[in-house]
Amino acid sequence: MSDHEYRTTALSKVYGSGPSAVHALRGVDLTLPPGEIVVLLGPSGSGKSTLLNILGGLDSASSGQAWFRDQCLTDMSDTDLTRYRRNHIGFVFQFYNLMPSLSAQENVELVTEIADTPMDAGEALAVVGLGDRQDHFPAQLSGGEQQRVAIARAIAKQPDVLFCDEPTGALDSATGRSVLRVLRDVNERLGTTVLMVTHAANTAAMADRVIHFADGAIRETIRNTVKKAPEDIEW
Ligand SMILES: Nc1ncnc2c1ncn2[C@@H]1O[C@H](COP(=O)(O)OP(=O)(O)OP(=O)(O)O)[C@@H](O)[C@H]1O
Repeated sequence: MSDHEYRTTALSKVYGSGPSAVHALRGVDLTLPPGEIVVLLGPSGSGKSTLLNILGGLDSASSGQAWFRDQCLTDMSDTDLTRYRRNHIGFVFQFYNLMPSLSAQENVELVTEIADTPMDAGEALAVVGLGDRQDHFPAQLSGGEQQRVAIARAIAKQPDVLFCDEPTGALDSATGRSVLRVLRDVNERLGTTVLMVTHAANTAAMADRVIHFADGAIRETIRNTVKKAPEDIEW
C-alpha cells in the first residue's frame, strides 16, 4: 500500500512540435498524500489544467511518470485509464454541464446508475445541502445550486479524488463561498482528496497544501498549518 495518493517524476507535456511546440509542463516532481485539499495557483497558461488533466486520466504525458497510489498512469492503456477514471475520480468544471431536461436527482442518477458502489442520489444531494431541491430542474436553480448539483453528481460514485477546475469561476463571491464550503464538507465527511485549480487566490487559505505554478513548473509548495473556513475567505 503506497503512502501517497499521487506522485510524479519529471512529468512533462509538450503540445505540438517544432517551432510551434508548447511546453505546458517542464519536469514536474510532486508527491501528494491522500485526504488533503490541494489548491493549484498560477498565471494563465502556466500548466495547472494540464497537470490536473494528466492526473485525472484525461490527457497523456509526453515524458516522465505519474502514479495514482501504486498504479502508473503514464503506462496505462486507454481502457485502463477509463476504468481508473470511472472507479476513482470525480470531476467538477467551471460550467456545470447539467442536463437541462433532467431534475437534480435525475442528473445525479446519470452517474449512480453506472457506478460500482454509488451513494443514493438523494444522499449525495443532501451532502451538498440540496436534499430538498431534488425535483428541481437546472433552470430553477441558481448558479451556485447548479454547481452543487454537479458536485453531488461527482461525489455520488464515491470517488477517492475530486478534481475541480475553476469550480467557482462563474460565481459571485457569496455563492462561490457556499460551493467551497461544500467541497470542504466533502473532504471532511467523506475523506475525499480535493485537487482544485483556481484563479481565486484567496481560496488557498482553506487548503492543506498550495502549489504555485509558473511556466510549466512548480515554483513553490506551501503547507498551511492553519486552514481558514470557506465562510471566512475574502475575495
Ligand atoms: N490541447 C492543447 N493544444 C495546444 N496547446 C495547449 C493545449 N492545451 C493547453 N495548451 C497550452 O499549454 C499551456 C498550459 O495550458 P494550461 O491550460 O495547462 O494552463 P493553465 O495554467 O491551466 O491556464 P488557465 O489558468 O488559463 O486555465 C498553455 O500555453 C496552453 O495554451
